[in-house]
Amino acid sequence: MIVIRPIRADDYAALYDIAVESGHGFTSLPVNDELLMRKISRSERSFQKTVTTPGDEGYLFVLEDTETGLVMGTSALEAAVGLDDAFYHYHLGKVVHSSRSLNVYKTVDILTLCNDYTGASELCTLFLRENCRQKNNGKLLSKFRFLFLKEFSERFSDRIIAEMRGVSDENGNSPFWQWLQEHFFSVDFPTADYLTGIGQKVFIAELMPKYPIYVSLLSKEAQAVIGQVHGKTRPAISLLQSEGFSHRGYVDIFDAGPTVEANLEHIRSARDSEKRQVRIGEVGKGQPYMICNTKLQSFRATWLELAVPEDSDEVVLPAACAEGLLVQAGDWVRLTRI
Ligand SMILES: CC(C)(COP(=O)(O)OP(=O)(O)OC[C@H]1O[C@@H](n2cnc3c(N)ncnc32)[C@H](O)[C@@H]1OP(=O)(O)O)[C@@H](O)C(=O)NCCC(=O)NCCSC(=O)CCC(=O)O
Repeated sequence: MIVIRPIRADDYAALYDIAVESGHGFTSLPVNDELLMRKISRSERSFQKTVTTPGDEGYLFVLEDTETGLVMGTSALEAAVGLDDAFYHYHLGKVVHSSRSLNVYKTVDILTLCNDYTGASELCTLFLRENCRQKNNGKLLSKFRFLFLKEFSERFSDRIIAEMRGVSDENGNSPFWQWLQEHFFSVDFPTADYLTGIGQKVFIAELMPKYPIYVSLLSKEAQAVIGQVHGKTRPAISLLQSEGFSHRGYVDIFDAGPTVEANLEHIRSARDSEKRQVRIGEVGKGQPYMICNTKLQSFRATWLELAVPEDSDEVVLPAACAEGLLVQAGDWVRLTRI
């Protein structure tokens, strides 16, 4: 059975392999032993913590094939970004240069450094190993987080964001960063990205251009990638767009990848999910659903085909599925169509 569960200390080797596989530009999983171990222990502490308002919690999950024990991928939620170090974006806006007397009217795009997403909750660290990218695995790994957000909403902000990986080549070079590097930094993109991933972000505040940048002054290559995602990240953004996420002009300060956002109440899988009580039995032909238990530390989620009658508060689960979800007859689960 395919199951989502909180990460544990003994997943370290798998997490390291995933950090290596995910490659350049995947900021949240740098190849660094100490940092990866810290990520696991921080997540374990977050699941144990009593929380009434979102703070410095980070919840890291893995997708596991329970028959083989293979960890197939990761995904995560940050409770609130930018509360103990600044969380930067560029916002793509417009200024108008106009002169009535000369009959000139020009709209110019500008990038302005900001901390507008401070306090938002963040979806991050979504990575499914290449040979596991089949059936509904990727969808489950991205979208079960909306069931978790809805079930434990007191632990998160109403505003949910995701920073999508921007354009870089196979050597990790980003055309946007190339321009910044030439004019403001002497650090290459993989190094800057790595330093951010391990939490050493002071250099951003020290060296980043503080005044708005006229987009037309950037190189053509840099202009072309503003708000564009990395080719490998198209499925990830497509999954979020299908849930109602949209791009409001905020881009990453390193690779100019788009940040997308949605309010929890408008996210399809959270909004349409419902709670039902478990009955164990045989399941007839049905539709694909994702389903989770309502436990925090023993959180489990999966997807399967279910027949879910409208006029009932119950859902019938096969015994093996109930076992995988750590639920028994009479327990509550949350589910929605996947
Ligand atoms: C994102 C996942 C997990 C998705 O898994 P799969 O590729 O198996 O998913 P899938 O079901 O085949 O595709 C998901 C949806 O994307 C569509 N799709 C596939 N390829 C596409 C393309 N080139 N352009 C546009 N849409 C595309 C599919 O039709 C499907 O939509 P329909 O259902 O409509 O048919 C994986 O691709 C992956 O690990 N990618 C590499 C890592 C990565 O870039 N991660 C994101 C970093 S950014 C991040 O982590 C923050 C964001 C976050 O955490 O969510």
